[in-house]
Amino acid sequence: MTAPTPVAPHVEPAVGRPDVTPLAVTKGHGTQNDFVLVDDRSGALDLTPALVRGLCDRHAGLGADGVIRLVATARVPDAPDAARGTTWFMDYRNADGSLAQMCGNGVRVFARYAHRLGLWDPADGALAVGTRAGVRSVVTAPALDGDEPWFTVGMGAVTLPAGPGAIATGGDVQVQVAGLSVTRPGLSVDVGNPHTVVVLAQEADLDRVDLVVAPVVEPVPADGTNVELVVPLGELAAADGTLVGRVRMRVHERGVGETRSCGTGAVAAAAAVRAWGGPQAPDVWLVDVPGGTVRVTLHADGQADLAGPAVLVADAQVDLRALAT
Ligand SMILES: N[C@@H](CCC[C@H](N)C(=O)O)C(=O)O
Repeated sequence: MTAPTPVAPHVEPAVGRPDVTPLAVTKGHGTQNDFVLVDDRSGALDLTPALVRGLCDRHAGLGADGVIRLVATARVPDAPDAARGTTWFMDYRNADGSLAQMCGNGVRVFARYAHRLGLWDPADGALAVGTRAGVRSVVTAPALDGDEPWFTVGMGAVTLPAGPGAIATGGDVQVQVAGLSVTRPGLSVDVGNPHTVVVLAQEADLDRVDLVVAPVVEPVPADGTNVELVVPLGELAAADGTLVGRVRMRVHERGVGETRSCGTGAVAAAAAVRAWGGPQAPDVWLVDVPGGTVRVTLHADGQADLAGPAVLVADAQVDLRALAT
């Protein structure tokens, strides 16, 4: 008996149909914090919250934690004055369609995308990226391990609550996390976007928490917050003698839910753990997240660098009519 000839499913091609203009996108990620990238240099795309939600939908769309629109800064009417000197702007949206000021993993992926598009050559120097939190500069960096290139981002100023009180008591807010029996103190950290860092003593606690449920922060932050749960893992001296700290982190992102990494969150976590550790604490931190490891360097002037990989996975043409919007 011969096997039946397989019948190919009927797939209506969007590309080439005169009534549909497909949207060309690229999928990428930084330590598995994943994004849909759109090349909209001219600023022609109307990136509505519904379109963002449709693209990020993991069942009816491409699936992502957020959308990154690469657009000429001159074409962004609401770009902050601080970003006006840049050529390219990272218009970042969370998966729920909301705007976010910054995305640390996203900036690295943006830089790799700009390189792929021929808009940036690392040999010419740093790429200055306009964001809603100001300018972020990106250079290539040696990888911690593996074959993927790394990128280092100048993340700007990291701001902790003023005065020693909040740090001495563990935090300036209280955080209730599903899976933990008691409310914990959390430290508010601004990395251009808002974060609340909670330290846990044991990795078992970190494994136990349910971050599908948004942690409850009191008092409620006016603009919401990303919440990072961290467990310090210790310190060791690198080959060059630098003291390097290591923390494990999970994160619940504002406008998304639990993600496998958050670059600004890693910076916030490192800054909080160093503040809790006192003057002897390291300036360099490896932050282990479910999607990999990033490196944070905290400078004496309050600025921070974030280094990590950036991966472009696929190019696609999206039939906008098929999205659940
Ligand atoms: N994943 C990003 C942060 C994205 C924005 C965040 N959800 C917010 O609303 O502030 C990162 O890598 O920093």
